[in-house]
Amino acid sequence: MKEPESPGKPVADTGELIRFENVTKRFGSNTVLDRLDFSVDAGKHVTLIGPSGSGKTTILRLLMTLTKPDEGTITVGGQRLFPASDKQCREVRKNIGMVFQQFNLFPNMKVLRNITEAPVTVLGLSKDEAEARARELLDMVGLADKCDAYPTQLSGGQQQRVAIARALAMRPQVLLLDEVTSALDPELVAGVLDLLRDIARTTDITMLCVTHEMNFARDISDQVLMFDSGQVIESGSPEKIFGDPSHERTREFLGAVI
Ligand SMILES: Nc1ncnc2c1ncn2[C@@H]1O[C@H](COP(=O)(O)OP(=O)(O)OP(=O)(O)O)[C@@H](O)[C@H]1O
Repeated sequence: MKEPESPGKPVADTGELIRFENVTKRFGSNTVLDRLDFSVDAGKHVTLIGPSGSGKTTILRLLMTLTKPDEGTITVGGQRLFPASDKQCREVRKNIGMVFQQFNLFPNMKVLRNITEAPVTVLGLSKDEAEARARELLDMVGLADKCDAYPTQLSGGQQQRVAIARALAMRPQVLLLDEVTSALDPELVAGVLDLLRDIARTTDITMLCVTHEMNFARDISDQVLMFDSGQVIESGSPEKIFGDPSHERTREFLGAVI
């Protein structure tokens, strides 16, 4: 794989980039996040773990403004995402890219257009600039020859590589990864995880990752956050969380998944 030309925006320092303060999110009577507080420093790779339904995906969806909290404050780079005007939300959102479990590519667009669409429409890049950027990223993810393919002509692993290239094409400061290998055939998982390991190693992008791939989490994470009952119940280095967890719930969870 070619080394990417730093898709993440340069980060001035390694201070705090993302902050959730007292965030509560309910779906009807189900309180999914309960006065949640946590922060992520710029350039760090943070993995969210916890039982099914503990709200991990909801946290990523809040950052993508796909859903709104009921209470609390979310800031990214010192700018409020909530509460904030729609205009401010859109500005903050430009710095955040997400890769979904189900790829979510535009089926009616060729691969190249899938990647150039947002840089042209959202960032205002010229078609030529966006295409040059897209080709560089396709080269990086090993799909330089697939510019003219439609997503349905690609394997799941290839589609997920395109989705990763599409997220990076916006040169976001933050990359959100939501169980990105869960929908892949087992033989395709390792290739996608290796690509993400390379991105984590060679760029300064901040990563927030929900995964059930604990070896991957151990490899890439600077910090692991364990969620339960709508809160972070334990956080620490992967060595600490996977090797010597303090909380009984963390031990139970890891005992069940590893
Ligand atoms: N749009 C929605 N409407 C109603 N309930 C929802 C909605 N989205 C999520 N939930 C509920 O919120 C809770 C948290 O869901 P979320 O997907 O964030 O959990 P998770 O920790 O990512 O789980 P998993 O590991 O299984 O993916 C679950 O109980 C889920 O059913």
